[in-house]
Amino acid sequence: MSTVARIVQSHGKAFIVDLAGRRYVATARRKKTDYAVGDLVEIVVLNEEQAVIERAQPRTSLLYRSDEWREKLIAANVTQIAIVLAAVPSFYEELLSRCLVAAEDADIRALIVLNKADLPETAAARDVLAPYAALGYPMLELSAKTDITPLWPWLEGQITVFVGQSGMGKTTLVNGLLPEANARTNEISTALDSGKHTTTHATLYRLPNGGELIDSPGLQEFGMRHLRGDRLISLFPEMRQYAGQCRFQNCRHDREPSCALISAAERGDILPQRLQLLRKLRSECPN
Ligand SMILES: Nc1nc2c(ncn2[C@@H]2O[C@H](COP(=O)(O)OP(=O)(O)OP(=O)(O)O)[C@@H](O)[C@H]2O)c(=O)[nH]1
Ligand SMILES: [Zn+2]
Repeated sequence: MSTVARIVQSHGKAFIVDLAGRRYVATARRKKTDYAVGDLVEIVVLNEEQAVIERAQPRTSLLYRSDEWREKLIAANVTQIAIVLAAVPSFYEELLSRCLVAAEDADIRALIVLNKADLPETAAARDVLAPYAALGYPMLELSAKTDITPLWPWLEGQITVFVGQSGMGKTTLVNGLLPEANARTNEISTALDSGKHTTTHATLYRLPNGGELIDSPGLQEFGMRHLRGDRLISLFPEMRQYAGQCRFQNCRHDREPSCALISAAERGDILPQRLQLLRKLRSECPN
């Protein structure tokens, strides 16, 4: 008989599932079935420690990356993505934009967290980010090292996945949000990771003030080949209004005459680097 559990940790092929507070190491019944942290899955419990995943229940959202070779699920059923940035080391603006596009595609909220606000370099980062805040994406400055409390109201009642490049301070932030708890999860994960050099898992935690947090592995690239080319423009809030306004219906917004997006960029109504990303995504998408 199967019963519904929640995936709270992913190690690629093995998962930790939570069933009413009990944790099991679970693997998929069939090969090639992909599950993500946050998934509700039907499982069959084998013994005190192990279970088998039969299938996932329908998801309210799914974040994933894809390149030419494979798809990689990031998190399922989240309501929000928190993109952790810092002025030092410098962040990739394009990666931020890709996360925002992914949020639009998954129909979830996006929150930009500018960490290390104590550093003087933060002023310049704030300027780079201002246009994104102007697009309507909430932006929060804080210093994970000193005070994470500004984040609490944003996390309440949300299932938030934290993403960030290495070095942005995501670990410091997540540790600040989580008190001692979660030791058990970590014990199991240490056992599952033994023999590997790096831990590449994502983990879901319950927050003391309500809400849940998924810590994901550091993000360096965010391929989105799964996006449909004709849908791309709808994933850029500032460009939506120009949909269908180019002279050519199949405009690539590249060098075509009377392109509504090129005109908008020339007027300064859209950021050139956002238009550049739209083109790039379009050229990456096979469909
Ligand atoms: N000045 C300052 N430094 C911070 C802050 N938060 C984190 N750091 C530092 O930034 C560095 C990276 O922090 P981590 O929390 O390890 O960063 P991460 O994003 O998890 O990076 P990886 O562990 O490489 O994935 C560490 O040296 C932290 O001490 C902050 O608010 N202010
Ligand atoms: Zn165009």
